[in-house]
Amino acid sequence: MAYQTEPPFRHDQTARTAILLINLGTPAAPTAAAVRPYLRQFLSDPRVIEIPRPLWLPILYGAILTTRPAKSAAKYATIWGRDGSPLAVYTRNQAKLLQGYLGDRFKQPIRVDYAMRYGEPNIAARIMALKSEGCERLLVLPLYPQYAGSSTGSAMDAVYAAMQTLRNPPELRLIKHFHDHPAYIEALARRIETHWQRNRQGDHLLMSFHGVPRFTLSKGDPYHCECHKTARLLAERLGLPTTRYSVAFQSRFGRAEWLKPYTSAVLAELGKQKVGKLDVVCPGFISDCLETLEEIAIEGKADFLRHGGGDYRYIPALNAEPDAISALASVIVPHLGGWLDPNWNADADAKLSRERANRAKQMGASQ
Ligand SMILES: C=CC1=C(C)c2cc3[nH]c(cc4nc(cc5[nH]c(cc1n2)c(C)c5CCC(=O)O)C(CCC(=O)O)=C4C)c(C)c3C=C
Ligand SMILES: [Fe+2]
Ligand SMILES: [Fe+2]
Repeated sequence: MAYQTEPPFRHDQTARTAILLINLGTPAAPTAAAVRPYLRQFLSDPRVIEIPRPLWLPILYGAILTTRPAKSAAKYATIWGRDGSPLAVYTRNQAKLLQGYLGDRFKQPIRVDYAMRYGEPNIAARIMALKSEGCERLLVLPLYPQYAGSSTGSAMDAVYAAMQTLRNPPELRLIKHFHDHPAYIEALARRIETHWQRNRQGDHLLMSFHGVPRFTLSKGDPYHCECHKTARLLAERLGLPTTRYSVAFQSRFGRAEWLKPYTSAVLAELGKQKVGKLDVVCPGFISDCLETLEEIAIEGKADFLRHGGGDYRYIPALNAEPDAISALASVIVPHLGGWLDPNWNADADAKLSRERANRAKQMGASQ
């Protein structure tokens, strides 16, 4: 194994702590040409598709990569913003705002960056860049509140793979999930309450989570349970009885059974029941993306109305709102224990760095 050539370790530099946010990734443009390599990388991941490669790759390179890129690109085109894909824009802004929030709070070197599991910015490249900036400690936060092997597990794999190539890897900490973190539940609850204040509370609240194949649950993936725990805590916080909300799973891919009930089936059922005002929230998505803005806000609305439903109101994700940033900070900070010196003093640190640099220079000169 060839290890990376790294910048020489600098003894005159203060060791910095880095926080790396990781999200799924998104195509570079809403075109078939840009969606194809994104889907190829995504759907080649054995954490995402667990079918043995000799069976799966002919299907992927045959039916899927010849037809899906154009269909998905047309969907991306309906949600694409001036600055690009919403997922990319929100993730970039979250990192920027967290940098300000944590930097102000700790008054010591702390660096917040982000990377994408598929596409750019690449996880290994960002870890290498952080190392080059002198980051000797790395805390990774995959931006998925509920752990699934196919999302968080895969992001962790990519981090471990990057660490394995480093000669002098940073200290590493990983946040596995925050599905029941009080700050995350509170931020979601406030998002919903703000919507209720503006639009009056609906007759029913649908909480829709991204689905995963059903067999992963029997094989021990905690995702299904974590989604239900988030839903229960959120409903308790909002004071909703079980008759006033539903939990469902969206974005089914392929023909195998996925977690049930399917969001499309629940929307049809609620439509048939003639629900007048339906509020819909996607608590598993920190940022709005194709799966919320197109599948839920556009397609889901059409499904509900077609089956006789009344008013359909999609509640946006936490995105880069102030409540979201402080909630993410509350998830992050306890994991920094022992890394940030509570008595850290910028002036003393600068003096120490200067002294170290002088000493290194003198030693160099005397050799
Ligand atoms: C909760 C997080 C997610 C899990 C778990 C997850 C599992 C999963 N996804 C697919 C297939 C696709 N997902 C796609 C888009 C997509 N998925 C998530 C999150 C999770 N996926 C997000 C945030 C997005 C949106 C990305 C964006 O650019 O906005 C897509 C691509 C779009 C399309 O062609 O439909 C696919 C494909 C599988 C198979 C899976 C678990 C096995
Ligand atoms: Fe997905
Ligand atoms: Fe989808």
